[in-house]
Amino acid sequence: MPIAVPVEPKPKEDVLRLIALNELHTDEALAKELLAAAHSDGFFYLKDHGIPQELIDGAFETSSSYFLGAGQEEKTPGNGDMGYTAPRQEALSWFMPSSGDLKESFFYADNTWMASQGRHQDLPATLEKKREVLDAYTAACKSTAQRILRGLAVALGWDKEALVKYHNGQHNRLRLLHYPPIPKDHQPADPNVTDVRAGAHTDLGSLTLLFQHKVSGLQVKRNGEWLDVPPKDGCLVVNIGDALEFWSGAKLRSTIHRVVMPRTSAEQASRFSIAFFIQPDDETVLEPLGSSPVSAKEFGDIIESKGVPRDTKRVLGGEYKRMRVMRAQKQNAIPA
Ligand SMILES: O=C(O)CCC(=O)C(=O)O
Ligand SMILES: [Fe+2]
Repeated sequence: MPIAVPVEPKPKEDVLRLIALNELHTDEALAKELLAAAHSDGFFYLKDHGIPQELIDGAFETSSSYFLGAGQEEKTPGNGDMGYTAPRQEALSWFMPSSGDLKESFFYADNTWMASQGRHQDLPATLEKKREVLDAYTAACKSTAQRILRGLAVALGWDKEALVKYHNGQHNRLRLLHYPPIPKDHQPADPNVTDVRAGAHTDLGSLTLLFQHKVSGLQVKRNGEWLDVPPKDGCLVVNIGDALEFWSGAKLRSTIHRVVMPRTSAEQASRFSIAFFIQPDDETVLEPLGSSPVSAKEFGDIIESKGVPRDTKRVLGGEYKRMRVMRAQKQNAIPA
C-alpha cells in the first residue's frame, strides 16, 4: 500500500505585486509600478532583476558550505553589524517578547567601500576562499538596488540621483542567513515566549533585496494579517526599509515582516536566505526630502512607530543603524 504523503496547501499565486524590469521600458513606467508597490505593501517580487543565476547559486553554495561545513572556530560572534551572529544572539523584534531568533548569519560589508577606506573585513577561512563570489554578488545586488532607488526618486518627483547619492556603500551589508533545522519535538527556551525564526521587524535601511532558497516561512503584515511570501522562481523579494519611509514621509512603506517556525515537514529543514541591505551613509539626514506634505507631528508619529523618541532632533543614517543593531542584540553585543 502506498504511503500517504501529506499534501501541502499550495500558496496563492502572486500574493505580492510582481514587477518585471524587462517589461518597463521608460523611467516613468518603472516609477509608476514601483510607487504602487512601495506605497501599498512596501514589498514586491522583482523579475528580470539582472542578478545572474550563477551568482545566486554560487552565493547559496558559499553560504551552505560555511554554515553546514565550518567548525565552531569559524563562528565567533561579532557585534551584530559585521561577521557572524549565533542562534538566539539577535531578537529582531523590539516590540514582541523573545528568547532570541532561531537563525545564524554572517554580515559581509561592501568590499569596494572598505577598500576605498584602506580597510578590510577579516573573514573565516571558508568564506575567505569565496571572497570573489561574495564581491561579485554584492556588486550585482548593488546595481539592481541603485536602479530601484532611481525609479523611486523619479516616482517621488525628485532628481533621479537624489537617493543613490546617499548610498556610497559604508553601511551596505550582504547577509547570509541560515535557519537551522527544527526538530519535531522542539521546546521553546522559555515556555511563556513563542519561538520564531526571525522576529517581526521592519528593515532599518533603504532597500532589501532578498533571495529565499526553496523553503518558505517569510510573512509580511498586510491590514493586520500575516501574508505568506514564498520563494518564487526567478524572482527576488524587494522591500522598502525605514530610511525610505522617513525620507518619503511614509509615502513609501517599511512593512513589518517575520520568519515563522516550521508549519510543514518541508519547513523543518534548514532554511537559507540571502539579503542585501542597501543602507544610507553615516551622516545622511533621514528627514522628509523635497517639498513633502508631512507635518512635524506626522513625522514624529512615523519615527515613534519605529521606537525613536518623537522629539529627536535629527535622525542620522549611521546613528539609526547603530541604535537598531544594539537594540536587536540579546547576547554577545559589543557596543559600537
Ligand atoms: O530570511 C528571510 O526570509 C527574511 C530575513 C529578514 O527579514 C531580515 O534579515 O531582515
Ligand atoms: Fe527583514
